Amino acid sequence: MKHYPNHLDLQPALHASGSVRLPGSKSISNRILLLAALAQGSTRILELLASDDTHVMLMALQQLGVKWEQEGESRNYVVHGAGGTFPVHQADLFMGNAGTAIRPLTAALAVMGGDYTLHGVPRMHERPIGDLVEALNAAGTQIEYTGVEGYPPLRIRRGHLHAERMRVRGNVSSQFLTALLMAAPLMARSHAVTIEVVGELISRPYIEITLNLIRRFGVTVERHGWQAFTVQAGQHYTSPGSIHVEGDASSASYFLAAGAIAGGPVRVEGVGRDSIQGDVRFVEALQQMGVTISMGENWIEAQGGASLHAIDADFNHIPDAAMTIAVMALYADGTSTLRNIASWRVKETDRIAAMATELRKLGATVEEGADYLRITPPAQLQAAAIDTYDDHRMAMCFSLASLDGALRRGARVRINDPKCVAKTFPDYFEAFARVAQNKLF
Ligand SMILES: O=C(O)C1=C[C@@H](OP(=O)(O)O)[C@@H](O)[C@H](O)C1
Ligand SMILES: C=C(OP(=O)(O)O)C(=O)O
Repeated sequence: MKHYPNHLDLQPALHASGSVRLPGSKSISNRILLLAALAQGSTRILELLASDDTHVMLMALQQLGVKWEQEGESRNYVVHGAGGTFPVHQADLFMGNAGTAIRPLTAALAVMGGDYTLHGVPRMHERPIGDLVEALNAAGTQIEYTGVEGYPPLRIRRGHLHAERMRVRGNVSSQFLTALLMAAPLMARSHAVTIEVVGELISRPYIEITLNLIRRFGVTVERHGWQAFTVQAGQHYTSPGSIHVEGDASSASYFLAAGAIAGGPVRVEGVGRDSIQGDVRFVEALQQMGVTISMGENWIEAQGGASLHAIDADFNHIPDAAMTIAVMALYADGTSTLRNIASWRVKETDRIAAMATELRKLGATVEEGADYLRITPPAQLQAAAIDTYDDHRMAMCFSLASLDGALRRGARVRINDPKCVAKTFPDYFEAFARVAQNKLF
C-alpha cells in the first residue's frame, strides 16, 4: 500500500473467491539471508519476501560488510557470502521487531566476537531473549543487557568461546534453538558441538525449517529427537547456488479462512503439499471445522460449506496461523477453544489479551487463560473499530470479520493503524479486497 491511512473501513462482503499469489515466507527469507551471508560463495535468492522484517536483516548484513544486490526491481537477490566471519567488527544494528533477525544474529555475532549493539522498536525491548543469552554466555561469549536484564538492547563484546555442549530452554521461543543451530557450524571448527534442549520445546515445526535450510547450505545436523542436536567438527556453510523462497504459509491462512467463511473457493499460490513450513498444517484445523481443502504441489484451495464447526485443539505447532482460527471462531456453530498458546503473550503484543479484547468488541464471549482462549460467537457480529497493537497479524486476521459466513453476517470493521501489516505483508489489504470483492479503494 503506497499511502497508509490511519484506519481502513471494511464493508461487509457477501462472498470471497479468487486466487492470491503469496509473498515469500518470512521465516525462510530471513534464515536464507543469514545462511547465505555466512556461506562460502554467492547465493541467488529467488522471490525473497519484501517487508519490514527482511529489510532489517538486509540492512544489518550490509552494515556488517556483507555484499548483496537486488536484481533490478525484482524480488531476486544475490548475497555474496562472507565465509564464516563478517568483515565489519563493530556495528550498531536496528532490528525493528523481527524475532527472526535479532535472535539468529545475536548468536552468530556473539560467536564471531566483536563489538556490536542490537536494539529494536520499544516492543522488541519487551520480548525475551534471556534464554539465548544465557546459553551463549555459559559457553564463553560476552553479551550484556544495556537496558532490562533478559531483554534487548544487547551489547556483544569479544568473548572466549569454548562450546562443546550448550543447553537452551525451549519453552519461551523456538527461535533461541534456531539461533544456536544456525551458529553451531561457526563454533564447530575443531570439535563437535551438541545443543541440548532443556524442558519442553514449543513451536517445533520452525526447528524443522531451520534444519532443512541448514542442510541446503551443506551442513548436516545429527538429531536426537527434540532433545539434542549435534554438529560435527569442520563443517561450514556453502552456497547452494540458487534457492527459492516458498510463499508464506502463515500469510496464506487469511485467504484460506476467507474461502472457508465466505463460500470460496479461494486459492493461494506459492505454497502447497511440498511446503517445509509447519503453518501449512493450518488446513488440518480447517478440515476439522468442515472446510473442503484441495492441494497441489504449490497451491492450496479452501471452500466453505453450510456452516463452520467449532474446534477445540492444541495449537502449539502453529502459533501464528492459530490467530486466524481465533477470528474464524466468530463464525462457528459453537464454542471453540485454542489451547497451548502461551507463546502468544511474548510476540508482537500480548496476543492472548489483544485477541480477547478485540473479539469482545465484535460481540463474542471470550474466556482468557494463561495459555488458552475460549471463544463463543455472538448471534450476530457487531460493528467495531479494531485496535491492532502494532501487530501485523491482528490487522490481517480481523479483516476476516467483515465477511458474511453461513451462520452470521459480517460486520462493518474498522482496522486501526493498518500499516502494521508491513512487517510481513505490505500489500495485504489490496489482496484481501480483491478476494473479498470489497470495495476498499
Ligand atoms: O522461527 C521462526 O521463523 C518463527 C518461530 C515462531 O516463534 P516462536 O518460536 O517464538 O513461537 C513464530 O511465531 C515466528 O513468527 C517465526
Ligand atoms: C511472532 C512473529 O514474529 P517474529 O518473527 O518477530 O517472532 C509473527 O510474525 O507472528
